[in-house]
Amino acid sequence: MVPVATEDSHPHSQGFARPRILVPEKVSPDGLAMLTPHFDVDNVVGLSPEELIRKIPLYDGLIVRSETKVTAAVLQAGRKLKVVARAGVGVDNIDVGAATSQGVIIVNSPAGNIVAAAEHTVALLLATARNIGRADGTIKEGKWERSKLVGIEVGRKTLGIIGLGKVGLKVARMAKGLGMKVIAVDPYASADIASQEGVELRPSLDHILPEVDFLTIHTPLLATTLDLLGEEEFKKMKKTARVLNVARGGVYNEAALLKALDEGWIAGAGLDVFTSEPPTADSVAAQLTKHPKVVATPHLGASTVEAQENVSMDVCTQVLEILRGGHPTSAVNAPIILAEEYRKLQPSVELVEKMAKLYAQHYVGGKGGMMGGRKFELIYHGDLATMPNTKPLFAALVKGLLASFSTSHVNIVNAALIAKEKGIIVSETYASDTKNLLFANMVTLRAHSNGDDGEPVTEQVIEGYTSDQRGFITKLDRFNGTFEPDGTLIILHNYDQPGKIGGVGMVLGEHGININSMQVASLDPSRTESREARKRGATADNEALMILGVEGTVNGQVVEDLRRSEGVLDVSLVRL
Ligand SMILES: NC(=O)c1ccc[n+]([C@@H]2O[C@H](COP(=O)([O-])OP(=O)(O)OC[C@H]3O[C@@H](n4cnc5c(N)ncnc54)[C@H](O)[C@@H]3O)[C@@H](O)[C@H]2O)c1
Ligand SMILES: O=C(O)[C@H](O)COP(=O)(O)O
Repeated sequence: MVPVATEDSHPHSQGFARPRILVPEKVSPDGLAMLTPHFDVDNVVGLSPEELIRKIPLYDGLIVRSETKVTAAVLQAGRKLKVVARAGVGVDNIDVGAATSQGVIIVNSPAGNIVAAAEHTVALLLATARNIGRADGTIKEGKWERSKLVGIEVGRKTLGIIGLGKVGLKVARMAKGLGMKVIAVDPYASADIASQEGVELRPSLDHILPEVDFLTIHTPLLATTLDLLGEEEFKKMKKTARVLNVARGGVYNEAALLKALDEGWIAGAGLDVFTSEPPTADSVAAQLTKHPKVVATPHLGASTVEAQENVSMDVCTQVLEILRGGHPTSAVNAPIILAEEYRKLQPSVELVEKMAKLYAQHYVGGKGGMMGGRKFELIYHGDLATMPNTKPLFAALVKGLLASFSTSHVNIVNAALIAKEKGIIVSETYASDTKNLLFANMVTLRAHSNGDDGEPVTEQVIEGYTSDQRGFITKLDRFNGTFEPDGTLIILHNYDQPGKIGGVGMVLGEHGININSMQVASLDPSRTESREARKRGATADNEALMILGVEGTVNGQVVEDLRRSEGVLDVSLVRL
């Protein structure tokens, strides 16, 4: 146990120069032992948020797990902080934005506890299959209730995995070892890797929910995964199905999960994570932990000797590096662009990131498509084609494509590695068409997928440019029209006919949504009208895109109501 220091007694109060590191949670001593020869390490567990804010001004480094909330207030109080290290994967307990604006580097251990989390998932899978929780509880109460505890076998049963990333893939392998059939949903997963693991990738939740005997989720907690499963989804499952959560509380809507268990829509749940940890007394999370159909553990997914040694060694190595002026290996918020290139490249970096986010939400998320296996081409025109270093643009593309699906923190150091991990193939082309360019800094993003004959097919094109530090989109697939990729956009593929705008405005008005910008993009004359438009008798000259910048809450019902509007072919919601 590292001795606890207090402000007045610590040798530092006499002005020693040794940097100080605060460790307010249980972190394996193996890693800390690397630091104590060089720094003063104070392992002080159980600090309240107020005590942490009082102590942090003395420290150069902070090492946490998931319990410590590293808020903007903590960071502002930590005037000397150079690094906050997360001894684990998830950084949702850290205000990364505040740290970045304060120049504090955040590092984590992206892979140190993956095996532990996967094994804990399988432990909960078997525990829910064989009623281990209730069996242990009743026998400890002196009961012997075998007939009430008959379980099911997992062999030949179907496991559904939402999120086939590092943990999800490990769980798939273990489940295959148990003789299970494994199906998965992950817009990002590489189809090749999935098939190598004997996992069947499906396009959406609806394609797995009615079929699974067990469902496990291994996604980060993001705006796109919060409440990913609610009452509607649970009602689509078998009444004998069990659900597991060793990812983050909140990906299953907890109130809906409680109702599903009470109503018998599903048979059980194995839960390791909750929206409040520890669950507050009156919370739904607390009711779930007490539910007879639930096997619950207190966020133990990474709590093994081996995993804690891994993550501790991983982050302490990085803390040592950073406090010695070196570079970390897993920086969560390292810059995507180096200071000296900032002014010249930043507008284009922002534009490319937004083009990528627009692509991911308009062409993948919005249509339940698959991202894995697509090939992307970034074409630089004008001044960009003469830039000595376009790495920040490549990194911005990868970051934008991933933003809606993962907490992987992309920067110029790790962009190529993360792209490879996610099966994102990117080629960069430097166009020489400087002569007839309308704008100095133009970028074209092309997405290709393999046609039936195996030849690459250009599926989608997005084009944009920057001017006066602002970015503009000028082409979205087959349509030409200029708009700024900012805020919340509703993109309607429609027939450009009288009354169209009024009809859309009425639907949005009924939902209390304000339109603050509108752009109509017309079909590029060089392109043919879409198949669905031809089927409905449209001609090229009346097929259009309406791009609306809106304010207000745009939920699934709004999108559905717009989709049902006369003359609307499709609708996508994009948040940039
Ligand atoms: N309980 C624990 O102690 C514990 C331990 C380790 C990790 N975790 C948590 O597990 C989660 C997964 O960790 P990881 O390292 O495997 O992350 P990862 O980034 O490697 O994988 C996440 C996967 O989810 C996919 N995904 C994102 N949004 C999706 C959606 N809407 N539908 C389907 N798939 C989607 C991504 O494409 C990605 O493949 C993280 O939240 C992490 O914090 C918990
Ligand atoms: O995101 C993670 O790494 C896990 O949730 C582990 O969290 P812990 O370090 O608090 O066990």
